[in-house]
Amino acid sequence: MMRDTASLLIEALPYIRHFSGKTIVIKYGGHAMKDEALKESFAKDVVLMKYIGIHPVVVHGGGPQIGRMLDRVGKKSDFRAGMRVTDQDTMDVVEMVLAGKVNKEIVAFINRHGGRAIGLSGKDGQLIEARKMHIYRYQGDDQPPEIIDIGLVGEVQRINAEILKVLEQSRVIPVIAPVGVGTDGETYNINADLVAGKVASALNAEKLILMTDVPGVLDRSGELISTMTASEAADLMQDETLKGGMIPKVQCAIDAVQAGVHKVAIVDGRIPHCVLLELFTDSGIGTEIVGTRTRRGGRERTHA
Ligand SMILES: Nc1ncnc2c1ncn2[C@@H]1O[C@H](COP(=O)(O)OP(=O)(O)O)[C@@H](O)[C@H]1O
Ligand SMILES: CC(=O)N[C@@H](CCC(=O)OP(=O)(O)O)C(=O)O
Repeated sequence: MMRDTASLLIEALPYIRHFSGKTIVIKYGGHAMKDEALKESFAKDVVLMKYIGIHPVVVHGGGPQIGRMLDRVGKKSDFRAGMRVTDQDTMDVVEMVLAGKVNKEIVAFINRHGGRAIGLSGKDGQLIEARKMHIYRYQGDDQPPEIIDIGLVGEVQRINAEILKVLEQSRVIPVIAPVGVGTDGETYNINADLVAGKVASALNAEKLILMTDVPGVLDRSGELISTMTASEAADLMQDETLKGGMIPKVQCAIDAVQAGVHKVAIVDGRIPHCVLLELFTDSGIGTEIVGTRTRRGGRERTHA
């Protein structure tokens, strides 16, 4: 049923009060940047949040955009456990696409809709210190795990959040590209969900919203899981209900909740205004991951 504006506003007011003065980190995924109308609704959501006293911090992806540019230069995309295998040539393309094209496009969109966004990569202000990531493949109880080299893929070692804390007190909305810097100045390609999780933890964010291209986390029969605890999420990783890009996404949600982020939501970025719908409605949208379940079964949320 179509909701009228007044009833939506009445429902939103306690949430607006609750989130005011708090930090919300939003991971804006490459798939959710598909068309102009979606980009516009995202830009309006973050501008409105800042306007009413919430501190949005945007971390963006750009996997599909990187893939298209690699195609154009004749390079194949190859993923292991949701991570793009990244040699030096791929890294050059990743940095150009993420820190150059995608970052500036989002900044321009937000500013065109009345915001004051500033784009940063992990190199700006040494924001994201990274080191090489290794992934391991289980080979049976009696064998050591196989180490798989995925090149210049990084994991976050430290977020230097001072610059973000300064920006929180201003009109500025930070927009972060997930490119990290190593101790010797190496450039690392980092999964955007992982960066968003670490940024949310470093800022003690009230909520982390991960936008994606599915309704949320789906169970084995394809049904949406509307709420789960971090330990239930860990079980889904174990029993392989989660595959591909959903693995780092849920891992980052678990890590963030364990590091003190109050709630993490995985939402459908193809729905216009999904950020506001998640924040300001009783039912929310997508899958919410919490430390402990507050109410049995339902997705009802408390304001505290
Ligand atoms: N159990 C699951 N529930 C939902 N999506 C899943 C699940 N397992 C794997 N996926 C896949 O994870 C994808 C989301 O991860 P990813 O492609 O990295 O998203 P994004 O680029 O939006 O961050 C979905 O499109 C879906 O194909
Ligand atoms: C290591 C790794 O896989 N990095 C990602 C970074 C971009 C990203 O995460 O983009 P989405 O959120 O849109 O998928 C990549 O190269 O695609």
